[in-house]
Amino acid sequence: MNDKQSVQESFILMVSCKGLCGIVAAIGNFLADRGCYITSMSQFDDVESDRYFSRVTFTTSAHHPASLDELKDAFKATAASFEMDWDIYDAAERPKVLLMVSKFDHCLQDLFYRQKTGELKIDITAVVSNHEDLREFVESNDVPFHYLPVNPENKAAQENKLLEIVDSTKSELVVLARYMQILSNDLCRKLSGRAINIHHSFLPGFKGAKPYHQAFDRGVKLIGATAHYVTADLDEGPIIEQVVERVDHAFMPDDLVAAGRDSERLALAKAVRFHIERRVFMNGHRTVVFK
Ligand SMILES: Nc1nc2c(c(=O)[nH]1)N[C@@H](CN(C=O)c1ccc(C(=O)N[C@@H](CCC(=O)O)C(=O)O)cc1)CN2
Repeated sequence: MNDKQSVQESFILMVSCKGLCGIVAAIGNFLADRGCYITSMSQFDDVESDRYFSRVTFTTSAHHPASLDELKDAFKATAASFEMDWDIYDAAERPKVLLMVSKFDHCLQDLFYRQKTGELKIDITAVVSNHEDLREFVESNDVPFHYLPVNPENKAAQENKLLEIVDSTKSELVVLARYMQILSNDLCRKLSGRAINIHHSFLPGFKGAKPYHQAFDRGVKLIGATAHYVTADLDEGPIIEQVVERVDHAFMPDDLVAAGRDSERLALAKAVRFHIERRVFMNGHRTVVFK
């Protein structure tokens, strides 16, 4: 019997697999047999892809203490019986996140602020930039700043240096917080599912580096921002979060840029939070997000 009062640790189980009868019972029995208490359970059955997705948060108890490794080892058999893609995470862990930026600082500063206030429970391991503009801000926050200017001749070498920094800092997530260089196909493959970009338009909409000018020319009444996983197809990655804002005829391009900053900050911060709280599943070229 799990005594909720003597809670040990909190964990998050993520599961995706072919939709089959008995999945929920199998997960429930696995946890109950170990005296674990389910604190939340979200699930989605995608009939189109015949994929089942579930996020379960649970606690262990003092009567049945279990480490993350013990739980993962024990779950292997259940997972194999349903050919699950799965993982279990310690809910108290602070994921290591590397940030990338070019010149625009609003998203970067917002992430630093949310980390500082405790809203975003991450460790910012480093900032990589192709410009020096934000070195002072980053270093004033005691975070390493890596200046990696990119041109067609040195792009591959600079991307290798980026990967070395990702590996040496044990960063599990890379966030492109208005990083304005296109990552190569090879780098996108190596960062698949762990690189999030903020695109400064409401996709599908205005792709590329200057969406606000396109929005002005088109005379839109709504603008927005899209946070998505980075893929080799520019601005086509699976969408995690979008934010929109109403505008009108009086907005000039610079007004749209200014209005768009809020949407970008919010969309990116929410997408990063959803990812590190293990709420986002890849589902083909789409995502399932348990909010
Ligand atoms: N492989 C990918 N790399 C990047 C993506 C992506 O979706 N896949 N998103 C961009 C961010 N971005 C829009 O959100 C974007 C950035 C830059 C450009 C662009 O045309 N850049 C020019 C150079 C511009 C400059 O130096 O200021 C270029 O690279 O030739 C388009 C879209 C981040 N990377």
